Amino acid sequence: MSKTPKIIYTFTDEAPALATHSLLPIIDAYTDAAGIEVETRDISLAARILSQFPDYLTAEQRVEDHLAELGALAKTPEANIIKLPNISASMPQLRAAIKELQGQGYKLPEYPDEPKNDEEKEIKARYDKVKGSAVNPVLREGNSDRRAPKAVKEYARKYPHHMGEWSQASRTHVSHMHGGDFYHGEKSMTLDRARDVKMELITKSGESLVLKPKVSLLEGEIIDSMFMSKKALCEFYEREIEDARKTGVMFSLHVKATMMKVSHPIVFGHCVKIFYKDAFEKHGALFEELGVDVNNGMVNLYDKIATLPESQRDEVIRDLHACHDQRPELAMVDSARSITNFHSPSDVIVDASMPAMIRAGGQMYGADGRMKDVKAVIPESTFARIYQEMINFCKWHGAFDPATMGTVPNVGLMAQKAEEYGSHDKTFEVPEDGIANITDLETGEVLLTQNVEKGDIWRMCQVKDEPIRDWVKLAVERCRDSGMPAVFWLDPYRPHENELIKKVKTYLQDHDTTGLDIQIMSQVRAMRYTLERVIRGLDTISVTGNILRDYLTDLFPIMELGTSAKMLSIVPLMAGGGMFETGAGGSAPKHVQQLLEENHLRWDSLGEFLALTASLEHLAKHFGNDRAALLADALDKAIGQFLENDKSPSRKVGELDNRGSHFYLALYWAQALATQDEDPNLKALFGRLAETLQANEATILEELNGVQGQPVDIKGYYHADPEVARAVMCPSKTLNEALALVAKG
Ligand SMILES: NC(=O)C1=CN([C@@H]2O[C@H](COP(=O)(O)OP(=O)(O)OC[C@H]3O[C@@H](n4cnc5c(N)ncnc54)[C@H](OP(=O)(O)O)[C@@H]3O)[C@@H](O)[C@H]2O)C=CC1
Ligand SMILES: O=C(O)CCC(=O)C(=O)O
Ligand SMILES: [Mg+2]
Repeated sequence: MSKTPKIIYTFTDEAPALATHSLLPIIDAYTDAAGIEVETRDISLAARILSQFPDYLTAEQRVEDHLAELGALAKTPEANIIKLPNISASMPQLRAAIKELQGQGYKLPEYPDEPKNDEEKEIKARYDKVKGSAVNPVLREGNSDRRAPKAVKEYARKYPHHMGEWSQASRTHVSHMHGGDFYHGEKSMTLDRARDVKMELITKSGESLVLKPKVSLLEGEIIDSMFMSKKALCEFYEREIEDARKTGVMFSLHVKATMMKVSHPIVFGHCVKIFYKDAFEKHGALFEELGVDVNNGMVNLYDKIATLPESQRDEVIRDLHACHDQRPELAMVDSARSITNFHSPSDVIVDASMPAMIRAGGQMYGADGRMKDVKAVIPESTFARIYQEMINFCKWHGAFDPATMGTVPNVGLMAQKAEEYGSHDKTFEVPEDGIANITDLETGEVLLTQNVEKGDIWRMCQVKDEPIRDWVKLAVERCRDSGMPAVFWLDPYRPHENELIKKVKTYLQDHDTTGLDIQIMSQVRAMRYTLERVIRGLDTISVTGNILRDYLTDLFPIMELGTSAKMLSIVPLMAGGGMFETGAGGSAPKHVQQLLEENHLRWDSLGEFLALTASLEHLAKHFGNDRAALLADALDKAIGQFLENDKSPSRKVGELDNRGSHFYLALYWAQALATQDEDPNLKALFGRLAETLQANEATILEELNGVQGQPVDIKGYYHADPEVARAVMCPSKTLNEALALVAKG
């Protein structure tokens, strides 16, 4: 038997980081007793920033680059990583984190918006490495398998969450571009051989501006060249804003500025500038001088004008407010605090925000705090249409019923920075009109060409052949193991997807698909087909590219389970290791707000429980570790009981929260270990613990719930004091002492 590798548990941000302070002592106690090593690595935004600037910090302040370490580990068969959601930082988040760290005595440099010299360029490059979706693409060295385990689905059926009502008269709809978006002009090809290429813009005067000097491509790789026309985008926004005003429906913009960290902030910024067109025309020179950049949200504008003399600032604010008279009502992120949809590009992230709106019966909050119908603007047509299809369906059939609806797991292509994940360093705002070419460096052959105009967003995406083969294999495996039909959501009219379809058809032949139902359908048909089955209680695997992997794994779980946090989310790493993500959602900033205000954390750690089970099973299966198998089996039983007894956290202060839910998991896990007979030592040890926990249930709950109702200060948001946060998250002396006894054996 080879030595069992360690489980690496990631420390991340916001709500999952808080939950970790409470859950990890439990995990440590149980795994230590079984001789399984669990170590943490800090990949929080704060740690990632600090790791980039050792030369600015004292020796005590320096931190290792844990993300780089895990990125390398993910490429080895020993990898066993439990990955919690982390902040994919927008600019406002990055700035806030830098400011907080500086306030704590870390002498980090300012973020240079417009670097003036080489030193500033270098600082900006280091910060930009940390920005946006900078963790997931590095760790996801495999494709994605996300599903609701049977017990979780049964729980959702037994305790269905609330769904808003849908009316056929709802005016809610999705608006997307019908031309000039990435879909429209996309060109794609599969490489006949390995090549080095460059991305260059040939200007009207014939000059070649090299935007990306070298991209090395492998044989069989698919590359795409696509652009979003600035003119078409701005006309689209103007038309839709006006349509919303005329028809009296609320306006809401949904993009993914975190994952598409270069293109979508620009897409976001154009919308803000058009909405506030009059104010931008009047104060354009001033905004330029101040360095206002609304790609980073209105919060950037408000920050910048804060430095102006009061009278001038008031005039700008008056003019901004005056724009609202000519414009439709804006959807709110937080109406009590007057935070609109335009405040920050990371406040409304399409994967989570669209399902939340659909779950609420097609409504979002308006400025008066009331729910209203909405025009959801999602410029990119490929992906927008799936939401419109679901909305059509809900208008026709009414809201989904979580007690009866089928399930839609996903097999998603994402390995090795597939598709949009790898496009960040190949995305450019075109500096002048010209021809955008992807050119073979050696032969000078132009592989893909586009006519572009100044301000267009031009990008190249790529997906390697090996990840595609692996994705097809995973789809076939899931189809066979689950007995569900699988649908590849691929549109033959989209050039990139047409290339994928050819490969899918070829690689399907490598597998025995006898008796399996595997189809390929364009997105809208796939959605319709899947939904027709969903309402009949039938299950269908969606097999998708990277963006739909992201969108569908929030969309369906949020309808089925109320949240995507309850998903089993496995990344079978291509090198043989495993990464186990904790659900399919994010780091839930609103939960932190509640904890700080009333010391109640509504974060549900079910995703962590499931990931830990899968991680232990991986150790058992691949390294023959019997104690890991035993722990996994007991944990699986404990989760079943946890769901059966409905011990998920409540949303209401004073009731069971995240910490209390962890207590119940610990109790059930100990009980399950106490009832097995394979390992007498563990049986005895956990038998004693189970008795102690059971006997002290009321005291522990009182200690956990009794602290609620008061604000707490954890001395930081992005970089809280770990000792203080741990004390807040572990307030039960009785539970802490019981766990400490396990450590003593
Ligand atoms: N894998 C990753 O690393 C991911 C990271 N992110 C990051 O997460 C941050 C927040 O993104 P956002 O778009 O708000 O999406 P989230 O999924 O974090 O949050 C949206 C809402 O979903 C519900 N929710 C999410 N997780 C849980 C949970 N474990 N238990 C209970 N409810 C949950 C909450 O609803 P309610 O408030 O009603 O309780 C929450 O407010 C961003 O910084 C983003 O970059 C986002 C997605 C994935
Ligand atoms: O990487 C990111 O920015 C977010 C990823 C995400 O939302 C997901 O994996 O579901
Ligand atoms: Mg997502």
